[in-house]
Amino acid sequence: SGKSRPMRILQYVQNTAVQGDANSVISAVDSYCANVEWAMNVGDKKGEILDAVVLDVRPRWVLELGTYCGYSTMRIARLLPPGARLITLEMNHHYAQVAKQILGHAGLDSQVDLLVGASSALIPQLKKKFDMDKFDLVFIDHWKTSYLPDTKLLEECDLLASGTVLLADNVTCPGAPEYLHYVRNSPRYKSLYFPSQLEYLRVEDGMEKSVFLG
Ligand SMILES: Cn1ncc2cc([C@H](O)c3cccc(CNC(=O)c4cc(-c5ccc(F)cc5)cc(O)c4O)c3)ccc21
Ligand SMILES: [Mg+2]
Repeated sequence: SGKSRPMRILQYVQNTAVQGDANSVISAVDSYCANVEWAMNVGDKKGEILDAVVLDVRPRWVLELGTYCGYSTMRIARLLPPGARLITLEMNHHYAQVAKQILGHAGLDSQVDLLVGASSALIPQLKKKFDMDKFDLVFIDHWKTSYLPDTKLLEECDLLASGTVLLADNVTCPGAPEYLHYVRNSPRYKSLYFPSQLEYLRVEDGMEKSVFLG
């Protein structure tokens, strides 16, 4: 039942996870996608790397590119200090609708602003819309061919400060070769690769952490 994979994930969460308990919602998504049907969540292995980066940065302003069902949105939001905000951009209306409901079940919707639209159209509006200046952390997990153009757009919109951390999913599988070449060769970034595995599978993947140097 459930017309789409995101809908089936939402139904499983609503039927098994404890309302208001973000960790039980995260575990429910992971057990569904590990045992019933695969889905492109960052997953529990790479999720632990994401958690460690969020705890290290202690960000006030976070941007996420690609919400999907809100799995990484929850992992980030549950670790934010009070008063911090997570802005997540999703261009697929159905994904956004499901993510909103999953975030609601986890009790995390107050820390999160989910915007529906293409990153390239929304990024230039963020400073004014949220009366903010720079992001402390950017989690990149949308179309792999958009990673590099959107990173350049963030630079052009003056949304990166010296010390801002970019964390990119899937730099090995499916891969983001142009992005990797840029952040590893540009003098404006200090980049480091975190080897891991593709969500729910024994396939190599990894995340790239790149600090903007200003
Ligand atoms: C412009 N813009 N602005 C906002 C925005 C939001 C979206 C959507 O959220 C969206 C839709 C479809 C695909 C993605 C990218 N994700 C992936 O493609 C991916 C694949 C795999 C994988 C790995 C192995 C396989 F065999 C198959 C798929 C593993 C992963 O973790 C992924 O993240 C993101 C798209 C463009 C957007
Ligand atoms: Mg991904």
